[in-house]
Amino acid sequence: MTERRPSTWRLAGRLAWYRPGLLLLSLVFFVAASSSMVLIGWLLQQIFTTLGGGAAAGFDGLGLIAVLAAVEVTRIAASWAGVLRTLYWERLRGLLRLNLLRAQLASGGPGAGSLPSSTGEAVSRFRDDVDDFLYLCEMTVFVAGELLFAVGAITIMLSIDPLMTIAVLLPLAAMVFTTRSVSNRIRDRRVAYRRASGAVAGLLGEMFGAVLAVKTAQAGGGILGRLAELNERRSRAGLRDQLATDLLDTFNRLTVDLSVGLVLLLAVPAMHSGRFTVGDLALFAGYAAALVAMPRYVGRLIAGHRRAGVAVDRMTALLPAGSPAALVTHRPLFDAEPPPAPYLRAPGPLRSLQVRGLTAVHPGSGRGVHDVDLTLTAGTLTVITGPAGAGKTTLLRALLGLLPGQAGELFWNGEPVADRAAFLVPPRSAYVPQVPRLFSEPLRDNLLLGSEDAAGLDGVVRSAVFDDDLAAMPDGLDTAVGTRGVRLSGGQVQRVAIARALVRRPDLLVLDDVSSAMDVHTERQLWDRLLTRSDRALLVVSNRPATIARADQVVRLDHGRAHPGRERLAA
Ligand SMILES: Nc1ncnc2c1ncn2[C@@H]1O[C@H](COP(=O)(O)OP(=O)(O)OP(=O)(O)O)[C@@H](O)[C@H]1O
Repeated sequence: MTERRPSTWRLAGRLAWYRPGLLLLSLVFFVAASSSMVLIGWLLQQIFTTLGGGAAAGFDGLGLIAVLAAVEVTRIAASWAGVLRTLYWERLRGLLRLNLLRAQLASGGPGAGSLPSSTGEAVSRFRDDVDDFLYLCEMTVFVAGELLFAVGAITIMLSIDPLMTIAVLLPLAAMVFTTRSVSNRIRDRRVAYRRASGAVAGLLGEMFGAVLAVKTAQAGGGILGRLAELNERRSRAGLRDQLATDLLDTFNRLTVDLSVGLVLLLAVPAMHSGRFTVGDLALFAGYAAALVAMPRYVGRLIAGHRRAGVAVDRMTALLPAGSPAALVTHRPLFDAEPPPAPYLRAPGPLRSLQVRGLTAVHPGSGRGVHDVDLTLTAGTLTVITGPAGAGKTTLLRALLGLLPGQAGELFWNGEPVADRAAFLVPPRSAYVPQVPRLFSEPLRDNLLLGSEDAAGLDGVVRSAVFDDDLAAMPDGLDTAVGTRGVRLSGGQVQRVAIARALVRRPDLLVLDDVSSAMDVHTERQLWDRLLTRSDRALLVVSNRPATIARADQVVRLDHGRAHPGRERLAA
């Protein structure tokens, strides 16, 4: 049985309590603004009573007007306290996004298949669903202030004329009832709209990521057609979503007019009979004008609650291992301590790295690697080989902690490693994936990636067999590599990525099939230069005979199981 998720209200309450001080201050300002409205209505009544020759409560006409002006100024000042609210909401927004991001990082991110859909679609969840959920918190605090005003105003109105008060309130009650009954439809339309928006964002992201594939397959027309189709669906869904909210708003406005009309109708005979004064009418008109907005606010709150429920479900899908409560877990937005220095060298240079019983299975497919044992020694080359889909990449990523593994232990020089992802980083380890990505920045920045250690660049460029290429580039290290490195050949991108890894001077260099786009001569040079150091272990995925021939150890993977052995040639 699936666990029931905490209610949307509960989650919103937990989130709102993230900064209790700021929340209470916001509430104080809302209450100040709304109670000043009650005061303004009462002052209006007193002014009109005085003007009509009646006795007012202790002030003359001018005195009352001065008090009214003062209260109005206070009210305006209170509403300017919005700056404070912005501070508060930005913190809540930050916390939600931080929790989503942490969950994604912990589960291995998109590479581990932890997204429910495309990355573009996930970005829309980070942006729009976070805002939908925050809207509920914001609306709740706002409506709480308005409700306080309503209670004060209704109490005063009831003490003046109960019948007239009911005439004001009845249509408003009808509004709340109607809003409640259509709220399910509002939720469904919001779900449909978010889904349609996500599909457009997702396709756009994938289109940009696969521009070359689209061009070479001459599939531009087809893709654009699909985009137009999804866009059309989104605009229809958006229209329906907006229409539902707007119709409700219009109905609410009409009800408000009805309410004011009723008061006027009832006021005429009451004033004739003398039990209702001009001052009373001013008070009722003032309060009714403010009260009529109430049901609209309550309506928006109810609709907002529906939308927030959808947002919670969509955000929860980004928490592969977490419950919705993890969305609103309180934690500091900024780490108190600076992150540990990445270039810390401990606990001693690599002599050996042992992997015992490593098991990592992709939840989506049930495929992966099972019970793999491996020992890497400094100064040696270990090659992982095996057919497509055997689990080679999965093994590397699980070993480095980039995928959540189900079992397995790691020992660095015999010492157990508790947190692989945190431990196997430069300068202990560097990883070059199967399809390395470069930034649209000059070569130098791509190599350094923020490191200030530029002294050894010539050496690493040579080790990665990129020295001749670089010498042929008129701008040298200042060469712009184009968007994601498109101005370089596939083999050049691979070698730049290797050089980038070497800049970090890793003890363990992990390369996933990085010689696939190199000619035999370049590949041989690469191993010649990389294998000169006795203090570095190389772990390489490859099926190339030239690479396997250089290996000190070959591990053949088949259906996720390792078969160690010294193989000179790939099968
Ligand atoms: N994110 C994922 N979600 C679900 N299944 C996955 C995921 N990534 C890989 N797999 C599956 O796990 C198995 C191992 O994949 P892996 O990429 O490790 O194979 P490989 O040996 O590196 O293949 P290749 O030589 O083609 O790169 C495959 O069957 C693949 O379909």
